[in-house]
Amino acid sequence: MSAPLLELEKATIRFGGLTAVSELTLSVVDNELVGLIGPNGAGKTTAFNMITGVYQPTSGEIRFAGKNTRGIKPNRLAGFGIARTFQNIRLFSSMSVLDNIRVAARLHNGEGYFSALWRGKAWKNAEAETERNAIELLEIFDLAQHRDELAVSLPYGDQRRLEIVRALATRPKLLLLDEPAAGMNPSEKDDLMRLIRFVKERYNLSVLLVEHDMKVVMGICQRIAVLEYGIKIAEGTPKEIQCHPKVIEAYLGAAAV
Ligand SMILES: Nc1ncnc2c1ncn2[C@@H]1O[C@H](COP(=O)(O)OP(=O)(O)OP(=O)(O)O)[C@@H](O)[C@H]1O
Repeated sequence: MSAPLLELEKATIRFGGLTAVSELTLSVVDNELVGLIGPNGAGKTTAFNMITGVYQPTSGEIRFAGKNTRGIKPNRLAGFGIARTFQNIRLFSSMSVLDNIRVAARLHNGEGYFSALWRGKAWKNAEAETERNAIELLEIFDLAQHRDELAVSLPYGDQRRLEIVRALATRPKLLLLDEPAAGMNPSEKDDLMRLIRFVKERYNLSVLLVEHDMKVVMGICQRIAVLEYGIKIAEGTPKEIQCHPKVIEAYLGAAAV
């Protein structure tokens, strides 16, 4: 097995008296798709917020590509290759679909004010590359025909997929997906599963997926970690997780047996 791209070692975060994530040890290797599941309030989004630098762990360590991320700001971590989507859609609603992607890619490229003003050859090359990349992603996600429409005018499922496209436009190594199937209908969910698998291979991504839909999680994850009250209670393959007594008791319920 290759060295982990992402490693959490006893990562803990406390908010006042509440330990939202407690001594979480978890790793994701190159090109691996790992699920992070658990009941509401278990600490999944908080774990994402620690990985992306939004929160600093109270104790423990998080490493990305072997480097301790402590104290590194979210925008710099994004530059190192960590991208995420959010539980609640956060598109620029008054921008077109294509502009949403362009903005994300430009921020990632670190385009400065003067280079944008000057618009030299390097700027033009980077711009053309951004455009090609954005259009390829829109085609993969079947959104190319909507490229000039306002993001807000897209149906809900398309907006969710656009969020993933926007994250991918930053050319990440690690993609964190926070409930990407929320609110999707069954055929959109099937499509989403196919797309996540496809882009993982196409761009050689590692993916950490938070998702409540068990069909999606069990269908695409290679490995799954389960949180309850901030504590990892189980980790294993989808098959192992489905029949893990602690997981059934805490989360999946009798229906899963
Ligand atoms: N900034 C904060 N300040 C105080 N408490 C917080 C903060 N962020 C999260 N929490 C608390 O940490 C716990 C874990 O929340 P978190 O949102 O990570 O859960 P989750 O597993 O993502 O839940 P869900 O599935 O409902 O999204 C909750 O009790 C939450 O209220």
